[in-house]
Amino acid sequence: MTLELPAANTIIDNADCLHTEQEVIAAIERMAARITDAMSSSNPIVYTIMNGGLIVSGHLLPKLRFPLECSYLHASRYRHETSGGQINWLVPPRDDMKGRTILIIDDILDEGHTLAAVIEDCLKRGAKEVKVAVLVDKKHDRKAPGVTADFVGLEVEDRFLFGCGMDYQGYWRNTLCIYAVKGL
Ligand SMILES: O=P(O)(O)OC[C@H]1O[C@H](OP(=O)(O)OP(=O)(O)O)[C@H](O)[C@@H]1O
Ligand code: HPA
Repeated sequence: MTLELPAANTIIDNADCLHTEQEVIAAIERMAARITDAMSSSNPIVYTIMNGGLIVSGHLLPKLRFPLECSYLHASRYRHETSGGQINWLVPPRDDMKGRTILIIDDILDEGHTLAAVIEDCLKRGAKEVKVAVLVDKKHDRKAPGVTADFVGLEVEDRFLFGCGMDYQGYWRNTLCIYAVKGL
């Protein structure tokens, strides 16, 4: 979906900044330290969930100073809506996961259906264990049962967010600040 420039600019001009660039960078640094403590001897395959995980991974991966392999998958269920639907596996995982530790990186744990499906898929493919790192955990009581993240950067209120990988109507993934859409 392509917006006219004034409409795309209005989104960010009217949005509320919930976390500044400095806060996001500090959160990613804390996550990196915790992941390094817990996983530096696990020789993991680190999967970025596209598209949302792109910015978090770009900042987090260089701070993980231990041996790992990088990969990506694309599972999507929001398209350009503000509520999620069926999961679309646009790019499934391609690596041999048998007996491996997997670390999933994503921008947001919202209702958790995306992560539930990704974790289940990794385990079906033979992964030994699956750990999850998300920049944002949205606080509400609509989570899929049993879905939690092992490493969380920030807990954020129950509003529709964008920035740092998260999009609103396909736009504004390309900021480090985390915003909430005006009125949502
Ligand atoms: O916890 P959930 O409620 O399942 O939502 C979280 C997922 O939703 C977003 O992806 P989206 O479906 O928007 O795909 P995209 O990143 O390709 O836009 C986000 O990047 C997470 O992967
Ligand atoms: O709040 C959100 N913003 C953007 N993408 C999302 N995917 C799940 N929740 C969100």
